[in-house]
Amino acid sequence: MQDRIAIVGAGLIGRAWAIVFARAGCQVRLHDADPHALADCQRLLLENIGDLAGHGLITEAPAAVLARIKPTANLAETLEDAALVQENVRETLEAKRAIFAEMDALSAPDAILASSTSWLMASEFSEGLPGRHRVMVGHPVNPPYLIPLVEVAPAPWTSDAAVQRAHALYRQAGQSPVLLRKEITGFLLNRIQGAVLNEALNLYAGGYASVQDLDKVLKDGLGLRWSFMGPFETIDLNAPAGLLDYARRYGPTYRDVARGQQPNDWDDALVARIDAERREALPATELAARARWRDNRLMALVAHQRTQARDAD
Ligand SMILES: NC(=O)C1=CN([C@@H]2O[C@H](COP(=O)(O)OP(=O)(O)OC[C@H]3O[C@@H](n4cnc5c(N)ncnc54)[C@H](O)[C@@H]3O)[C@@H](O)[C@H]2O)C=CC1
Ligand SMILES: O=C(O)[C@@H](O)C(=O)[C@H](O)[C@@H](O)CO
Repeated sequence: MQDRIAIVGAGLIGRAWAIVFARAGCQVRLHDADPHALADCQRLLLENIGDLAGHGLITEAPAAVLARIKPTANLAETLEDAALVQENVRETLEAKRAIFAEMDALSAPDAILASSTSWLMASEFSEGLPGRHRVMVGHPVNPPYLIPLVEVAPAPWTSDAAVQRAHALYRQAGQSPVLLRKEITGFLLNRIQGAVLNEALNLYAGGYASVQDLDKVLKDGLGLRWSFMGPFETIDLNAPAGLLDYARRYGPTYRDVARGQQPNDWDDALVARIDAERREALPATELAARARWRDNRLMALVAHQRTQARDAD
């Protein structure tokens, strides 16, 4: 890829996006309003890029990939000639509205403006913009240099051409874009993730299982199948005659169980009890090291899946 990419917000996700596009060959400008965030990013980027190279997930020398990422404190310089601007500032509607107004005014008219927002809809932060036809959500999953899904969620006024252009850029960078046909808060992944978390909170609150055992249900159960199949393909293979057969066998029970499932308030006392069990398992001082352990486990999984895919070809 020869496109120039602008990354606005050099935090956890912005830095990860910079790796995605630099790995694909793009010249990347990485901007942050906080000088400390910019000062830290070279070290943090090299750590992640070095780990990826260690797993064979980057074929170039880490320094060559890092050289394509230019941190800059100047927003206008960041946006100059960018084909795609990927926004990653804090998750508030006010912050999104403010930064998109700046980006719309400063970027080239044909640049795609995409937000990494986890929950907000593009129509909430782009309505009044002159260039709103090129604004959308491009929601990644942490970390996007390992988990390729990108949820492309256009506003009603986003042009089809802009959506197709964004889809192509994400694909060329090695991502796996999906398209939201209609806007909805939280898009697809966080709503599904939220449904799972909601039931886990309710089961914990009801005293049915510990935090550790509820985590095992995904780690040693559902997550294994879901690491290479989705929920519909999974159930399609769980009954002799496929999904319809599965629905006939188990649909009524899922329906009855669903009737008993309630939203969870995520109240402070419940979350504090869950956090206490997590802190007993992992002191807060070890969170960063454990996140790096997570990334390395994901790298090994992704490397293995790529080897299997190559062997299958
Ligand atoms: N953390 C995660 O797992 C994921 C986060 N996201 C979304 O990505 C966005 C960023 O999240 P994180 O990277 O986790 O946050 P973060 O707090 O690590 O990084 C945000 C960065 O934006 C900078 N910033 C804030 N306002 C700015 C401005 N006006 N101009 C330039 N820089 C500014 C901050 O200095 C900070 O470095 C949020 O919308 C979040 O919902 C999406 C997927 C996953
Ligand atoms: O889990 C993820 O990586 C993404 O779905 C996110 O947007 C955030 O981390 C999310 O969980 C917080 O809302």
